[in-house]
Amino acid sequence: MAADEQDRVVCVVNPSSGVRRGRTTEQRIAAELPDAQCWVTRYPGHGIALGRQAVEDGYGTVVAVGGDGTLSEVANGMLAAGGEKVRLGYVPAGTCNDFARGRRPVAHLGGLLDRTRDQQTDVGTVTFTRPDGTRGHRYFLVGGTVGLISVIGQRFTEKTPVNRVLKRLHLPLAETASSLRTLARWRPVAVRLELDGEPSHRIITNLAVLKVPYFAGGLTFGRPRPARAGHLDAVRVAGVGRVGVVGLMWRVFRGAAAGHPAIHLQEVRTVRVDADRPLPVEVDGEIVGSTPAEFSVHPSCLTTVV
Ligand SMILES: Nc1ncnc2c1ncn2[C@@H]1O[C@H](COP(=O)(O)OP(=O)(O)OP(=O)(O)O)[C@@H](O)[C@H]1O
Repeated sequence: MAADEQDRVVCVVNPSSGVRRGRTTEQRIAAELPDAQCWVTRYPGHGIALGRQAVEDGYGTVVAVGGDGTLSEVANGMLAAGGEKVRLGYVPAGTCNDFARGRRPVAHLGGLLDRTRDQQTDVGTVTFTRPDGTRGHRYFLVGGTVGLISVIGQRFTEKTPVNRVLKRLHLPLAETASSLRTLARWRPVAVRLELDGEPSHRIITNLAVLKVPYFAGGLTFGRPRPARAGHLDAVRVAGVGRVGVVGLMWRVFRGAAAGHPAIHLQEVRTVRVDADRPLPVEVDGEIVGSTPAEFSVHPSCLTTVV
């Protein structure tokens, strides 16, 4: 790559990320990264196409501006185009921003060009079944879930009239309604689980496979640090009744989940999960498909800067 290509920067901005974000982030980019190109995503999934385009056009730094979903899409496009050597910057401007938690985002966006801030980052990879029955593949930077959290996520994304109205009225209200409707009918699920190839049959409430300690906007299962390099945290929440789930969610929301007897955390390299009735698979905040799903990790695959 020529020196001037290394210095070329493009920002991929999701205007729909976050809650009532206004245009402040775009204004910051114009003021603090005046030489950067600015591309705007126009539809869900567009970040993948733009991440790929940025690598093909020879940009040295691609800055994802939005939430974890936007970061994930841009990373997927870059990696699909063989852009492991291209730097991936991130400006957290979404709702949850779990990838950026625990890191100190730059005070001035020009800091994203400072190569001393670069970090080699593990990238998770997951395979799953697409709605058309074919197998799909995604890279992830935050994590994935199968079980209660992914079912709530699926209900939230359903394009029903009730959801449409609630989302227009108040986004957190729509999220709460999806959670309550799911919980009202929730039963623990039987899954076949393989952690590092070790098979077991489990009744679970939820399985999370995490690259960072946070999910759903700063919630944790009580683990203060990310999994070691080359590893993933597999967090299995055992099957508990509806009252148990509410109690557990309350502990998680209070940041007091550590040590709860239903939470089992194991650092692993691979996870496979399957169920008799396919369960939705959520990855970096998006429902991508359904089980069976296999998770693994590519160590130090991407250079990120936050
Ligand atoms: N122009 C657009 N209109 C509607 N949706 C879009 C557009 N561009 C991108 N998207 C989709 O918006 C989704 C959500 O974006 P993102 O995850 O960045 O924001 P968020 O949900 O607010 O943040 P977080 O994931 O941190 O909670 C992404 O899945 C992406 O596909």
